[in-house]
Amino acid sequence: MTLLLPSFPPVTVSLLPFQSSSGLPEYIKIVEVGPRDGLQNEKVIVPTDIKIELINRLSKTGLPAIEVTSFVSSKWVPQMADHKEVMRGIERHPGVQYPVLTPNLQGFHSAIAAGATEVSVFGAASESFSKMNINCSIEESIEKFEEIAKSARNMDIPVRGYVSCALGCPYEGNIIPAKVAEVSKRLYSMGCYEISLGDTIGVGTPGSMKRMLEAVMKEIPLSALAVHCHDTYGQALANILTAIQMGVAVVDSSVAGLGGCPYAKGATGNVATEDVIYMLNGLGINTGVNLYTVMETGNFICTALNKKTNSKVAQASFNTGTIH
Ligand SMILES: CC(C)(COP(=O)([O-])OP(=O)([O-])OC[C@H]1O[C@@H](n2cnc3c(N)ncnc32)[C@H](O)[C@@H]1OP(=O)([O-])[O-])[C@@H](O)C(=O)NCCC(=O)NCCSC(=O)C[C@@](C)(O)CC(=O)[O-]
Repeated sequence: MTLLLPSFPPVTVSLLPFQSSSGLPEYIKIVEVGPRDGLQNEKVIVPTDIKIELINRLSKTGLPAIEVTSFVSSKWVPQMADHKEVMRGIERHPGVQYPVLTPNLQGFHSAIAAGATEVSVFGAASESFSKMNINCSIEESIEKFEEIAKSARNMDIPVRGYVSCALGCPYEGNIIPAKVAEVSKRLYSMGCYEISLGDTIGVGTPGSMKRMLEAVMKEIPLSALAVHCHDTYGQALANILTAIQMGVAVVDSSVAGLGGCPYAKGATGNVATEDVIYMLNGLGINTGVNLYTVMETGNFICTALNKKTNSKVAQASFNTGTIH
């Protein structure tokens, strides 16, 4: 973007995150969502001490942000009913952010009382999904988020904003990029420091990701955007690569590719953190995260859940006994 400042020569203000000569960001921040987005969808209630151990292990991998839990109704998402105990039980590492999801003021106040120092509001670009997920329209959700943003501002609590269904909705199908841009702008305008664009059901392709980002980037600085890709159609890494080629420098992912959304039937887990790090390592992009310790953590949670990892990198490494 070029800003013309009066009585000075034209000054180009770069709103791009710091880029290398390849045109890709030099550093990508990974936001680990496994303990929340991953575990919220498990059929069997995961014991609280396993959740705490998972987060404590993730904290030692170099990840800069770990989404801990959700302060939502336990009638809606029983898997997150132990939010207070998890929030209070984890060891916090300096320099690591520990955001939690809060849909309304009630959730916000419980989160703060349990020691949360960062929250995320979660809206959608689809009316039907908003109704199914948080039982209100997009407009009503924005009013609730504004109340959270106001209280958070008074308490110096950073707020992140999600826009679900950015590339498609389980109830409405296609979602137009202009709607994603509109909801993103409203969240950004109320003070969300970052907008995470969710391909909730993993139907996006590099083509739809590009069109959606082009629309959103007209409204919001690139440095305030993140992508959150589920891998239902096997497109997540390609979609993330498209986003980082466009300058996005924050990527959400889930250890072992755990997860899905309880209100998006059939959606599989997020892209695996291991697979994102492997790709970024190969591109020479710094994440500060140790792939090996993330794989060990993935192994820990998969053993505890008695399931196979969804990370292709972890599968290949365990099968061949090597990491490339
Ligand atoms: C939002 C509500 C609470 C509205 O639910 P509601 O029923 O409309 O709420 P209400 O205000 O009418 O209150 C009804 C009851 O809920 C309680 N309640 C009210 N608020 C809270 C709260 N914050 N925490 C705990 N309890 C709460 C409230 O106290 C009351 O309890 P009762 O008197 O019946 O015993 C409900 O719809 C809900 O909890 N939904 C869960 C949504 C959710 O967690 N979805 C999954 C996460 S979103 C996602 O995965 C997508 C994302 C973020 O990953 C990005 C992507 O992939 O796209």
